[in-house]
Amino acid sequence: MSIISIQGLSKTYASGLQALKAVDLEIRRGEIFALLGPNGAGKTTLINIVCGIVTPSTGRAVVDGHDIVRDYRASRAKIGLVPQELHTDMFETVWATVSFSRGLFGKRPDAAHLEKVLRELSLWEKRHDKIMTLSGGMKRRVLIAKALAHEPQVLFLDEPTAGVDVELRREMWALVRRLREGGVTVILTTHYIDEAEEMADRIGVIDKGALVVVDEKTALMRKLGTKQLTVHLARPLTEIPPGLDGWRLALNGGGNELELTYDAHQDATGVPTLLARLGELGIEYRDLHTRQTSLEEIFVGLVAK
Ligand SMILES: Nc1ncnc2c1ncn2[C@@H]1O[C@H](COP(=O)(O)OP(=O)(O)OP(=O)(O)O)[C@@H](O)[C@H]1O
Repeated sequence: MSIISIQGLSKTYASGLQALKAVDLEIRRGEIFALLGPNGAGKTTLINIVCGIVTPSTGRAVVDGHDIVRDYRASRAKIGLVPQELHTDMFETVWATVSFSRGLFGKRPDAAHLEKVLRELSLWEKRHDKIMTLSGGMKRRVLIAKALAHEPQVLFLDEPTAGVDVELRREMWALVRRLREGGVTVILTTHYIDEAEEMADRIGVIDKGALVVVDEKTALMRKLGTKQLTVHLARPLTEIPPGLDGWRLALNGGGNELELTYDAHQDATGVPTLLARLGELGIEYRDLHTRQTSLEEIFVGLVAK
């Protein structure tokens, strides 16, 4: 059952630029969904529409049963939004800013909930500190604490780990997993393919305002992924011999490596017959090496034009 249902959502800005083109997307309750796309693809526009910050030109979106336009307050209360940067609140204490965020959604004060959130984010000891005195990593955590203060069902994270160090990145990932275990649906945008590969249950790729693919991460990698076999030759070749027509081959490494691209999920991968054929042609090799296409290559293939 979907927690967010998006149908035919388009956005044309006043400038005439069409940032989103008839996007249909269902977000499942409890999943981690990664929205991948190059700069300017429309990721932030999509998030901002669902969060009620930008109005859609056409189409509709429903969050946990509440229409984002007609039923704005109820739908917005279901959502926590973690923006990329902290713009305000620098002179406030951590506790004051997080309490205020909860109040914005008309929720009654709940010190126990806020304590749980702050402890979860290792901010409890810092609750009386002014935000301006915190490190960059802690400021990021304050953004997450603010977004979680009103107990949202859905958390949007816009580029959660852009510019953070490796340690904080791992902490963020662990936190996102814990949130999911607690029943929160997480939607994150990222430029980092390895982040999507590591975190997401499903991946949506957006390019020039259109969703070009939405699938389970593992299915995406299985369907679109190919494998490469590199044959390290005993003696270099100057060209691919005519006797090897019909295989998807490339000659690399100054003629020392013959690379076969194949679909590892087909029964007839072509690997055994290629090796047999090399033997028939008297082409000797020293070593063999295979590798799987990464999500990065799949992504580049989808958005390259
Ligand atoms: N308020 C606006 N008025 C006009 N055009 C806008 C506005 N906001 C965004 N755009 C344009 O809409 C397109 C999509 O922008 P958006 O910020 O949604 O992309 P994005 O995928 O989030 O990019 P990034 O990864 O760089 O954050 C871009 O071409 C952008 O310049």
